[in-house]
Amino acid sequence: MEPILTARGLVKRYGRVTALDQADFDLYPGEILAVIGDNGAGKSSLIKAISGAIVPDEGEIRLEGQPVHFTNPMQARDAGIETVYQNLALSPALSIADNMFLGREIRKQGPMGSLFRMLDRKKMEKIARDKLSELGLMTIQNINQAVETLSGGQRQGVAVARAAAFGSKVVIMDEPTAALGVKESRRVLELILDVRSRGLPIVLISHNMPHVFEVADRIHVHRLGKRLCVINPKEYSMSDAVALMTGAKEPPKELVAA
Ligand SMILES: Nc1ncnc2c1ncn2[C@@H]1O[C@H](COP(=O)(O)OP(=O)(O)OP(=O)(O)O)[C@@H](O)[C@H]1O
Repeated sequence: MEPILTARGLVKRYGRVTALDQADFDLYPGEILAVIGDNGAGKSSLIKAISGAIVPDEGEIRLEGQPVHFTNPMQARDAGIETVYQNLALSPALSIADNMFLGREIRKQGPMGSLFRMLDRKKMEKIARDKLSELGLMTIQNINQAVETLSGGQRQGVAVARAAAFGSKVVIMDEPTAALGVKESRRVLELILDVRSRGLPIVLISHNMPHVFEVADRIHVHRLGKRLCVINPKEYSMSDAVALMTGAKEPPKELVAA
């Protein structure tokens, strides 16, 4: 099976700091790939490079085998890569439906839309409702409810539903459970599994080892700006993973990607 998204030799420098130092990355169709690493290891920089938020100084990114050169997040979104950022990037005062379509509003057909830029609210609300119910999020009663009235977990649900609705190829989630309570985290983990069951591969960046070990198919361990190794969570323990991440333990040779 060919990877859907790959990166080879990514380098990103910030002055004298090398955030990415020849980093490689592979995501396979239909999998949940967790990316773990110590603070400052370069996880966010890696994710930003593949989601168009930063432009790497060197290296190559391929989506479905074709080289891509994203210079902003919209280009990555247009190519089918959706990212749920840690800070969510939802607009609290706007409704659920408006948030789902933020930056890609549907206009009315004909001159009302093209000339007067009128939004097709009915259509957007219907799609938003359908997407939320597909993911079992219909406990949210009113699609016109402002996002600020939702709980943290429900907000995360809206962000995940948005990514799943529009991410046609890859969904990236940066610490989706970091700010959530136990019950809400559980719901978001279920959502992640739902998204995978719909065939979309997911990149999950998380410091939460129990969450990572619960849902990941493979774990990419990032250290000192590069991929150290990829481990199978069924063959390694959480303490092994932490030891690899922090440098307390070196990976077996066969695990170090060529
Ligand atoms: N915009 C920036 N300007 C300067 N240095 C930066 C910038 N972004 C990241 N860095 C540095 O690059 C290195 C890697 O940072 P990055 O945020 O990618 O790591 P991380 O693994 O995501 O860390 P954390 O788990 O703490 O979020 C760090 O030393 C960080 O200080």
